[in-house]
Amino acid sequence: VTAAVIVPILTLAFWLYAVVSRSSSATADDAPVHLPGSSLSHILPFFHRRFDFINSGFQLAGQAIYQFSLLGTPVIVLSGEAARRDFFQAKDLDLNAGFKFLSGAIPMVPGVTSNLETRRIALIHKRLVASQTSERLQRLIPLILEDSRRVINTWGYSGSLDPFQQLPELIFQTTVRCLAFTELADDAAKVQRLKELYDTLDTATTPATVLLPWLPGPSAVRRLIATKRIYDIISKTLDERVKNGITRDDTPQMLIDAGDERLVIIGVSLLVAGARSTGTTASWLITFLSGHPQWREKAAEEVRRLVAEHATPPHRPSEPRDTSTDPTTPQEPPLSDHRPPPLSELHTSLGSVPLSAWETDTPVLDAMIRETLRVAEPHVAMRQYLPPSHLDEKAQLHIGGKAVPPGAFVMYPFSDVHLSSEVYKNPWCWDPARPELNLKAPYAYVGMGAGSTTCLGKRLATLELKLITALFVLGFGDFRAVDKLGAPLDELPRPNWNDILTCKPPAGSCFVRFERTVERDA
Ligand code: HEM
Repeated sequence: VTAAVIVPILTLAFWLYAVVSRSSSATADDAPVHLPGSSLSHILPFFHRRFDFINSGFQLAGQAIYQFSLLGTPVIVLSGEAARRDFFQAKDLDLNAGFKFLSGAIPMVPGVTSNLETRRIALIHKRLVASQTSERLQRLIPLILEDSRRVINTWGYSGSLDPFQQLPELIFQTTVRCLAFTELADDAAKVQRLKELYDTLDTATTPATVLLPWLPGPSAVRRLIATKRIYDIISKTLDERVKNGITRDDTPQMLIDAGDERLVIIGVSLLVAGARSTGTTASWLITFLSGHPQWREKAAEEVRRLVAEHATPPHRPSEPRDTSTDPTTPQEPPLSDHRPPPLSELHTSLGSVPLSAWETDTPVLDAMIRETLRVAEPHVAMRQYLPPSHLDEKAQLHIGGKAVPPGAFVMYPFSDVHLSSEVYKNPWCWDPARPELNLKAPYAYVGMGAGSTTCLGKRLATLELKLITALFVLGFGDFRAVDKLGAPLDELPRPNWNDILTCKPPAGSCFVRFERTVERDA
């Protein structure tokens, strides 16, 4: 008992000492300015009000680049065009080391993921890319639509939904379908259980669990238990598949077939965790559409056209008929007059639109997704500068004219460019038609990453978002942003960039009232 009390106290004392006595080494001219105030209370907002912390840091420092200290390690925060360009082009900035130290939001199991080597991460990434070939994505389209139809059916014919809860649930289901075991995706109860466990990981991530991951506080214990349960569910599914000699057409099977069986458990858990941002984007995209009926109609028109031009009969709503021989044959009504088919038929007709059309012939959906990522993706890119050991010890990286010492962490908040009023006029306004979206300025848009680090799940995430949006705009005659009493909202809530994982507005501040265009499916 004594040790259980003394060890954490000593650790905390040591940590406080390290924080307070931040490196006071001689400051070179090109070193970033230190943020005044490095006590624990100054630094804590970095974890729970990151957007405010970063912005007030710029104000306090009075410079475009500053540094603060975490556990005695320098963390450099960047802003401005030059720093942005240098950051995205720099070599030897390690994303995984940065993410692991500063975020802690991925499941870590001692001895399993805690010391994930670069080599294993690279292999998981390679398999992720392989799981998104055109052929495979094409096969996933009907599966994503069928899962979505099943989930949407549980919402009923009309009512109100919480976009920040129900859309991530829907996306979680389709993500498990696309990246995890088919057996799991087919079991709604297990999908729900997994979702709860991943949510526990998110809520149990605290400053202590990030900075002192080995300290057995209550949050750390909750994280460990949740992580263990995630691994148990996945490893049991793997064991049963291998034991029964079953083969499925899914991502884990690709790892098994390639002889990477040991990677399956880690890979699947990391990929599912990594897909959280798709849920956040879906929540905001549908929320924005629910407050911008003109864009909802533009999206609906585009999807109707897509179906008319690319879907296979008999679900082609405006298939041209040969009326030349019979002048009495009524003319097809214009596309916009077509009543969409029931959800069951709608998902079949959307499912017969080929992948190439979804990927290359949807400019309106593309602009809406891009604009949603610009305004509602609270990402802060994090890296650690790890130069190869053969480099001169004194070798330093310069970003935006400031020196970055080896071992330092570097952060680039996406808000610096995406919410800059110099780059985007009226930056908080969601406007997919804004001309700045075609900006040629370096890295003016980084929503799916930039430079050497771009999103490896981009094709899949974008496809999922388009399919779900298509189901919404054709499957619901109307959907509107309302308050908790069902009254229309005068103004949509603003994405909360301090909520670094989901960007959610205050709970209960926004719902989406919907009414299906068509009868409920069986
Ligand atoms: C709308 C959804 C998504 C968004 C907005 C998004 C955004 C991003 C961004 C901005 C980066 C670069 C991070 C940085 O530079 O710090 C990134 C990297 C990455 N994303 Fe996504 N992502 C999404 C969905 C997914 C999905 C579904 C997966 C698949 C599981 C995925 C896997 C990855 C991986 C593995 C990387 C790291 C790439 C590397 O290390 O080079 N993402 N993503």
